[in-house]
Amino acid sequence: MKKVLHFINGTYTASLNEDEIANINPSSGDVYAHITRGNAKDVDLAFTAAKEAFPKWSNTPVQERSRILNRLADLIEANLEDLAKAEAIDNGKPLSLASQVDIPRAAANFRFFAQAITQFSTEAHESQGLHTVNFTLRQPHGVVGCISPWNLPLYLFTWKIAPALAAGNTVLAKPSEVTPMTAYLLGELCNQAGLPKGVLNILQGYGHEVGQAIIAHPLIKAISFTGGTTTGQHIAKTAAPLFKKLSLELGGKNPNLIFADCDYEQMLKTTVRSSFANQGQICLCGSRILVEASIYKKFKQDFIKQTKALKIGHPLDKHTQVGALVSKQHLEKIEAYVNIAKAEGGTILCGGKRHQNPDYPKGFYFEPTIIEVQSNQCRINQEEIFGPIVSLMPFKDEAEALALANDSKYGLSASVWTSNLDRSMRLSQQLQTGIVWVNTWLNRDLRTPFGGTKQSGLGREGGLEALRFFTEPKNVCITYKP
Ligand SMILES: NC(=O)c1ccc[n+]([C@@H]2O[C@H](COP(=O)([O-])OP(=O)(O)OC[C@H]3O[C@@H](n4cnc5c(N)ncnc54)[C@H](O)[C@@H]3O)[C@@H](O)[C@H]2O)c1
Ligand SMILES: O=C/C=C/C=C(\O)C(=O)O
Repeated sequence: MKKVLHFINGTYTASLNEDEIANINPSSGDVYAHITRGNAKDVDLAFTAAKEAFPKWSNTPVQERSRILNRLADLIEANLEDLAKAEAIDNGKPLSLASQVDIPRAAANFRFFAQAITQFSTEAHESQGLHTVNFTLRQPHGVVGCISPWNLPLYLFTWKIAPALAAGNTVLAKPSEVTPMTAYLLGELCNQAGLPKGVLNILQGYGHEVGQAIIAHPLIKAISFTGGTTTGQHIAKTAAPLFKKLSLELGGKNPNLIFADCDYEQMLKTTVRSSFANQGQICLCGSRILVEASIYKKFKQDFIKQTKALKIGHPLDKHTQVGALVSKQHLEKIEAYVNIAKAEGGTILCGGKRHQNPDYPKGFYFEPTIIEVQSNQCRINQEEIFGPIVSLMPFKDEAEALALANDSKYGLSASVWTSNLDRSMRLSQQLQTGIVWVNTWLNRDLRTPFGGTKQSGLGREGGLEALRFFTEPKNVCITYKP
């Protein structure tokens, strides 16, 4: 059976303690690989490799770093089919999604930052009349840590690694132990691309073991993390006394605000996607659907009809629109939320139960679920579920829609559906989220700041924000004799 190993100093290696974690295929429920179970000693080895690689990598001309990252993007594209299949099997997502979104985006992440670093510049401040000029150096930190979740495995893993490397850092990166496969495969491509040994080290294993050793390492200067809010709080507590720089992309409970004056067909189609794409396991999915009262009844009927028509199936079946949930534990969590909703008086409008796939009876399939709720205070509207469950409730006017949308401890994204420009501007100003989409969803330009407010995170990724995060500004002040 396949072994998923660390990639340290350019070489695949097993953990020093030889322990393993079972890697389960969510579409069949079977163990299909074994993951090496990393620990603090492996992190030390990787750190040493990264530290040794840093002086040369940080002094490699930007154009050369850029060329290597572009080669890595080319190699991801050349291996798209294999990587997409590996992602679909490891995660349970439809192969079509992995081929059209996840893997192309992983290549785009490297390509984008390969280009961005060649355009990166710093500020200068001339103190006129004082014979003084200040300019800013932006220097890489040294060794940094990148930790990513299971929902968009290679997509989010590379979204962190690419800017870290482009800026001249060396990296210890950890994918989720639930979906380690494509990160494992990336190691080989790094060697083929000519990335020097030790520049990127990929560590496998549990968060509380290998992840913990990365965040607690006193000499790792910055941590970029995407994952759950509770884990983010733990990382913040651990890293704060060590004065590490932190970027935290955490959970969401994102509202869709649907007004009667929107382009109805476009809204309906996109709302089905923003609810159930990737089985609802995207931090940006719109999980609280708020609809203006005058179109509530019609929307409810049409939305149920389109949701029921979604084809649930094996990830590798080309007709599949909804694949398997990522794990048994996650399936049980999703099921528990349906029971919580029922106990709180919610009405299950469709779905609400496991989907039995006769060919794969042990697979983790769940029906896309719509629940009508009476109050935004119910648990399914306040807690992140991160699966194929959305809630539905009406609002009477813009003020109520805004109040409901902002009534959340999370603040990642919101989607507003309206043809009224004034309203879209008013709401964009007042929604307490890091991202507002108007008449669209998950429409990404990699130059834009990406991240959340409140308990959805700290800091921003993307474009210059990411390059600033992965560099330390140093002001140089020079005076001269006139
Ligand atoms: N805001 C975003 O951009 C974004 C994107 C994707 C997912 N998410 C969030 O991620 C969550 C789902 O992912 P998950 O279940 O993999 O999250 P998680 O927090 O359990 O795990 C994320 C990563 O952190 C590691 N980890 C766990 N404990 C750790 C520790 N003590 N020290 C260091 N690393 C540790 C895990 O091994 C994994 O690699 C959801 O809450 C979702 O909203 C957020
Ligand atoms: O599940 C979370 C999705 C995160 C998406 C991004 O970080 C992105 O599109 O850059």
